[in-house]
Amino acid sequence: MCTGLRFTDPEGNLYFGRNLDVGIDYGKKLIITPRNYPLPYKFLDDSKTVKATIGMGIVMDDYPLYFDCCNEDGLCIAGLNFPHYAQFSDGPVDGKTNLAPYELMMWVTQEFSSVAEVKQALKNVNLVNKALIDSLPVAPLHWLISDQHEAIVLEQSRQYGLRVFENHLGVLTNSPDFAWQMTNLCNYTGLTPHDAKPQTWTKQNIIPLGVGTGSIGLPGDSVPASRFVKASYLNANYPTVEGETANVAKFFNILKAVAMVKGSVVNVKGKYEYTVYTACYSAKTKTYYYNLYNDFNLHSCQLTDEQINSNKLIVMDA
Ligand SMILES: C[C@H](CCC(=O)NCCS(=O)(=O)O)[C@H]1CC[C@H]2[C@@H]3[C@H](O)C[C@@H]4C[C@H](O)CC[C@]4(C)[C@H]3C[C@H](O)[C@]12C
Repeated sequence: MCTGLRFTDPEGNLYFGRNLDVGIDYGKKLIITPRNYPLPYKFLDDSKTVKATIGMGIVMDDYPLYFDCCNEDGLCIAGLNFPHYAQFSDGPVDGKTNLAPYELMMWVTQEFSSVAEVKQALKNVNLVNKALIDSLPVAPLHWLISDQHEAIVLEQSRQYGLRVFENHLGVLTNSPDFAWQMTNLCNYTGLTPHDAKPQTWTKQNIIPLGVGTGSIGLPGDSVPASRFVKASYLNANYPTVEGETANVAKFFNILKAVAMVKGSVVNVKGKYEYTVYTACYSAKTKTYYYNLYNDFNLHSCQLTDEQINSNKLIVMDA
């Protein structure tokens, strides 16, 4: 399971990140791709990076395979599992901008500075079923893409092809598709942070006892639909707060509420699903914050001018 999240503070600064929930640790690293790094593409001409990018991922064949990342202009993208739905074409399609799914993150962060630009370019994109190396599986993902102004979801499925959704909630989880999650959300319009009202049923007075009666029915289980509703409800109702410390705390507090605790879910491989890390990028200070399942210290890495202008990948143990 995974949950992606974004919101802005009262000044419009973006906070973006995710829970990465899996049964194994992929050996994640904190990776900074500087400007001027030579990037091999499968379907586009090789090029040098132009925007420094920071995020979590692994490096393979000198290629940064990000799980989530943000560029120096504050454009961010996270990949979340989209099993049973994600489908990519067998080969490139003539006349399209063909990309392998693993290339999407670098294409977005290198070519663009805003979601508006990405939306325009996505009109001609086709995702091709190709991994970086043939021995790697192609991850069946969909993506949350955001800047300080807006967020979108990108999905490519057998039934609908490539679709882009406006995402006003700032939340993404897993399957089924985003349109389904939005319809399902309509079942929860009764939820309110305020206490339920007293009622009289067949002459019997019933009064709400204690706090939280307005949100009875807020899901607490781990399926993607439940995490989608819960994270959306919390993101919508969490008060706006001032300053980086309080906004980063807000981010981690919301994601903590949909995090996976070992033992609650055993996946098909017999492994405990757990929140391997939680990350939040602050676009204002260009800082990537994260904590780990067994380490609640708040780690952070701020993009420096030196890193931005280096020409080597900077790979740090997370
Ligand atoms: C498993 C991760 C997503 C976690 C998630 O959404 N879990 C939900 C489970 S469920 O739906 O609810 O069942 C995804 C996110 C990013 C993925 C990785 C990135 O795409 C980078 C490479 C891409 C390669 O093709 C495969 C390995 C890989 C290193 C991917 C492994 C794995 O699929 C990752 C780590």
